[in-house]
Amino acid sequence: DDAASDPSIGSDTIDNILGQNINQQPLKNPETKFTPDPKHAPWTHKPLCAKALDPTAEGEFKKVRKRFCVHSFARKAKDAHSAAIIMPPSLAETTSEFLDEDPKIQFLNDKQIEKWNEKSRSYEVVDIEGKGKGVKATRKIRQFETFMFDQAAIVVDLELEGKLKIVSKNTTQETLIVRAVERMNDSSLIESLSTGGGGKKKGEERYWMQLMERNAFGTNLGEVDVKALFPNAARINHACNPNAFVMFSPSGLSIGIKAYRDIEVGEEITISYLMLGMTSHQRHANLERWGFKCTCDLCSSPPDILAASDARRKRISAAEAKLVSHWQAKKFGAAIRLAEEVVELMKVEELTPMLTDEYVMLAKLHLMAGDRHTAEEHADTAIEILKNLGFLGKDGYEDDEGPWDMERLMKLYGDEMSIKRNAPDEAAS
Ligand SMILES: C[S@@+](CC[C@H](N)C(=O)[O-])C[C@H]1O[C@@H](n2cnc3c(N)ncnc32)[C@H](O)[C@@H]1O
Repeated sequence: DDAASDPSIGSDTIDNILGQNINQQPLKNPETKFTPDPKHAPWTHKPLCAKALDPTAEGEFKKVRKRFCVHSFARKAKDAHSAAIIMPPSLAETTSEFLDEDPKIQFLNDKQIEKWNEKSRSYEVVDIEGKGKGVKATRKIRQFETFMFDQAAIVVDLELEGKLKIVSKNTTQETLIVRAVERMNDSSLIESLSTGGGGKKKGEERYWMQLMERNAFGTNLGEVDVKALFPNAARINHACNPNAFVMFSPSGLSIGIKAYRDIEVGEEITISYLMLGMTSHQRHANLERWGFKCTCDLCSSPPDILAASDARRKRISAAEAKLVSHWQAKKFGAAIRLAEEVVELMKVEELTPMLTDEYVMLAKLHLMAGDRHTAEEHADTAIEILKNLGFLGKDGYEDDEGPWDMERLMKLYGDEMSIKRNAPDEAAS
């Protein structure tokens, strides 16, 4: 695609601009604040580029270099923060038409938008003991309400963290992020984010990489896996049994934060940084990336209660493999009993989003066993949960394709048995 041989019209190689290792430089050098230039539209600045290659490539592929550029974007809406897309130019181009999408329109229906006004704001960022800052509810938030919106501020193509290595002189992924932040007219929003207690301090090597790691969500824009920083949502702390979750718009560039349950005034708003359903040991290991020891209600419950929760979670994941083998052996009765047990375990563990897949499974199993009536009941339960969580669109049941029923649900889930879980933030991989 964006091989080095491409003419790089309208872009600068970062080498040409940098004479030194800027990791050590303070940010906000006023000289690096360029005046937006319409000739680079839709971007505000000439894209800044670096070249990367795959060090494991063989033969002629060794020479293939891909260009990754910082594409800066100023959003039009008042109060909307600016964005930087660090991707190959052709991919960045495809995001530009969505960068100005109104996040509210992505998640609220017409009636809800009409009722929405700034007074609807339901949260504030405050200091939370032992966690740095966090977000608390300033009014009662109703179960399943979408109460917070955000737009991506920095998006980094994960190829840069995977197999590709930047080979442009004096340039690292860190450099690209620094440049991205510098070009924002509201860079303070990003600069004020936290790397956590004991995290790197400004000026330290890889400070900005750590800031991204501790604050950004892993997600995808179409086919491209990215890390995306949503600066307002980045203030929300983790809980293993959270009261809220993140939903992405179809473009991946907007998010809505939705409540799993009622949240009272003064209550801290939390999301899970992890896939749901992990045992305490897995959670502990996976949270290392964020540099804190989890003291959420679940992790700090008495040993016997924690052990019982872990046992249920182990049983739930073990059941997945067993269900597959029952299914393959056409042992539908055994599979149904197992799936019913899993449903009960998930209810105790409050793993609501995971329940939908289990009910879909039960619907399929009953269909296979020839009991259409029971299958439809389970399908209805799955649809109800999916609708409440907002996974069936803004209006729930009704849309252009008509009401949701079992047939449509089965199509959505594919004909194959899918054990794919609906964790809202596979985000925090
Ligand atoms: C995405 S930020 C959340 C907002 C952050 N507390 C702040 O002050 O901006 C992630 C960081 O918050 C802290 N954090 C998040 N959840 C926590 C929790 N349950 N307990 C302690 N610290 C937590 C950790 O330092 C983590 O690296």
